[in-house]
Amino acid sequence: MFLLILIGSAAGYVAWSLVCLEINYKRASAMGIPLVRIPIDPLNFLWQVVEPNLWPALDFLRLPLPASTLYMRRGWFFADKAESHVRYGPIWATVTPRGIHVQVSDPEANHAIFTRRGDFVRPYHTYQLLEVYGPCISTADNANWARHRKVLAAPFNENIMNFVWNESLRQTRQMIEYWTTSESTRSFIPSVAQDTRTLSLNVLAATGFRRSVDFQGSSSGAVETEAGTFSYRDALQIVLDNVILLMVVPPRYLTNSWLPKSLLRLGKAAADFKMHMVRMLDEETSSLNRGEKGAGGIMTSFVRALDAHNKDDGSRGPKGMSVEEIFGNIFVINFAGHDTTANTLAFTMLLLAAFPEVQEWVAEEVRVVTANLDNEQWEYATLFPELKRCRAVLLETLRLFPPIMNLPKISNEQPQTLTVEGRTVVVPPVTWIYPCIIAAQTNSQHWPDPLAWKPSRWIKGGEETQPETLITPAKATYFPWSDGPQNCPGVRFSQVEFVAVLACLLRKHRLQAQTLPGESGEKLRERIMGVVEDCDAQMLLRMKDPNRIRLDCVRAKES
Ligand code: HEM
Repeated sequence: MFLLILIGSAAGYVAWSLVCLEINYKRASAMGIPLVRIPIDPLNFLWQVVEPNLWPALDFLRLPLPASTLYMRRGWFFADKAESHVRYGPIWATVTPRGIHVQVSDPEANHAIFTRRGDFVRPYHTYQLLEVYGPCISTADNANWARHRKVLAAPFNENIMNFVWNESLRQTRQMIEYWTTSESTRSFIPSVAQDTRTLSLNVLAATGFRRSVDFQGSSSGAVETEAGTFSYRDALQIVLDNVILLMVVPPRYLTNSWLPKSLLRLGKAAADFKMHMVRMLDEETSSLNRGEKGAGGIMTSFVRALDAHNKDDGSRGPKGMSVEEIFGNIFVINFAGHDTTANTLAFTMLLLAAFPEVQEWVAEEVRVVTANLDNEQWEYATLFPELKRCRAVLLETLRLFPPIMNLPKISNEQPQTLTVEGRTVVVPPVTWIYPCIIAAQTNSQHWPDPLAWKPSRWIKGGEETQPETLITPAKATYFPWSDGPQNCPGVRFSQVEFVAVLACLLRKHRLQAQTLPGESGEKLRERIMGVVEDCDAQMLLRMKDPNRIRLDCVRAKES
């Protein structure tokens, strides 16, 4: 009987799904764009849980699945690049029983989507899981978003960039020291990707929240202090390493003594991180109350916002930021700023090892720009603008490996028009629409030889009379930091950090990949690229196992 009910329910669900699929297909047909039916919506929660383990099994069985099942895989954009957009055109849609997902790579349409943020709304309600410590910019509705953004954007100024630069140099020098002298890196660097994560976290902690620590290589782990608490940095590292779990299980449920040790450790780190935030807020508030300048940086901006919030009589909507919102935003800045930059650095380290000639090309610039300068003379204001090849490496890595590959939006309650190649498309109300970063950035119309990693494509000039300059891509053909008013506030931060790391590393050192017995240079490059291309996208795009390539950091011959 039970089995019958189960089979009946499943059959009913399938039938209902098919009806919904056809209703949505009819609705989508009105747009007059190519449509692809897929039977399960990628946003279906159960599917999201099952899917990562299902595909390896199906792939192993080599079942002849329809080509459209590609769009049911998480992170399909990476494997697809611009292929589907070449096949179907610059705007097309997948239709599922749950809804319509419009995919866009047309520059004009994408530009319109980014600028009309009231018409194409960020799906903030789907980001609620990010509220691990409180409401934040990513979960704010359209009415509250500008209030969050004003407070958050203010401290990302040139003073802070100077600090980012200096701290990134300090961390990189320590990382090189670890890579070249530590006992644990004698045969090879155990985990370059882990080390770039550490570096990026240390820069973020020091810059934003004035919690400066020395670099520690991947061979040493987080430790509790004598008082039994994790440091700010270690607590944050553990929290970010387990962020998916924390989004599903709130930290307060991770304190029961019957839980396994690993979960209790996570619960402790999550609680300690909150304690550090409370302490930072108290310290900063007291110092501002004493009439002092405060530590500067993001916390100072937050305390001023808290002051505005407390003085607000609520008559004209909320002002400033509440304590919960401050904690929520501290978390989200760390979340958004950490792995994005760290993953980009990790991709770059392997790509540089695959292309030693690019290392020499960048090193040539670094040598010229920093000639006769001691470490203390590496100044942000003079060096950063000159290190164009370093920036070109960042831009090219983000072109092919953007941490966020598409940017979901939802049309509001009204039908919205978009112009695509001179034709008007009417997007139905409340429809998912995705400006597709990776498709736009790998489209051969705008990017010749689009799949090749060639940092030099970003540089023009360089002849005797004309200094080298960076090219500006055509509008909305390149947007790894998003575009329009809701773009990434950390653009400059990540650029400054990246350029400092790369210049400091290549000034006197090179990365070398260890060859296998009998392996030629060409085969080694192919093997590295195999690892670089073997990615997943649980949260952000990242290599599945970068440690498969053994890297050494060696002194450059002419340094
Ligand atoms: C290579 C590095 C980075 C890339 C590629 C990147 C990319 C992005 C993208 C695409 C978005 C928009 C997401 C959306 O619309 O849903 C975003 C938002 C954001 N990023 Fe970044 N980011 C990077 C580094 C950083 C850094 C270093 C920070 C902070 C220190 C940061 C802080 C943020 C914040 C707070 C938001 C949310 C902004 C808002 O909602 O208005 N990002 N980032």
